[in-house]
Amino acid sequence: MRDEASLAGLTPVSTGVVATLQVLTRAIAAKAVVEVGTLMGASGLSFLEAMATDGVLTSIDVEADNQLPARAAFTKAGFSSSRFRLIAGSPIDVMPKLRDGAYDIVFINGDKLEYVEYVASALRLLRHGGLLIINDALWRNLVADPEDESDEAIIIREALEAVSASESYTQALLPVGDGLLVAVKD
Ligand SMILES: C[S@@+](CC[C@H](N)C(=O)[O-])C[C@H]1O[C@@H](n2cnc3c(N)ncnc32)[C@H](O)[C@@H]1O
Repeated sequence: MRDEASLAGLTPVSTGVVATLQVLTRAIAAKAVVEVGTLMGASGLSFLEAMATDGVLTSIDVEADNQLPARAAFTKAGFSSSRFRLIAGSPIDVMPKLRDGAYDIVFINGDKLEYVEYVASALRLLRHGGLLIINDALWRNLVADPEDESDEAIIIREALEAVSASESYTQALLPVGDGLLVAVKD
């Protein structure tokens, strides 16, 4: 049975996702990561641990309070504040203000109802060879169920279709957590 936080989508990424993020971060020697959805800092820590010592994480969350646990976790793990930038604000407003083509990874783990907008911004932010990573791409197996017409499933489908339809990406859907879409910007 899922608790309230889980039902609301307010849970940290799973251990399988943590491991996969670390593998991908190391594989491309990422130094600049944008994350949408800060919360406990589980995914954020994955990036900080796997990046080079001069790598910087930019993590955006609409709720400033939902960044407090992450800030505490990063500090406790020994990361200096120069290694992470926590931005409180709507990702839809903040992402367009970040620098074009300057990021190795954009990781999407925010409000499912905004995934389409996040995907649109990610294409601009990523450098060539950078990775778009979408968490919860199968969202409780509802995305693949044609009979499910929940808002979340419909919007995640649209976001995945936008990636598929784009000639800018080569992608793979990994059976990790609730589904992890990984797409490299060609
Ligand atoms: C799943 S949590 C992020 C987990 C984080 N990446 C981690 O590993 O600890 C999603 C974040 O997106 C933000 N958010 C904004 N709108 C949301 C919504 N409608 N549902 C779920 N999360 C939402 C929340 O503030 C929350 O911090």
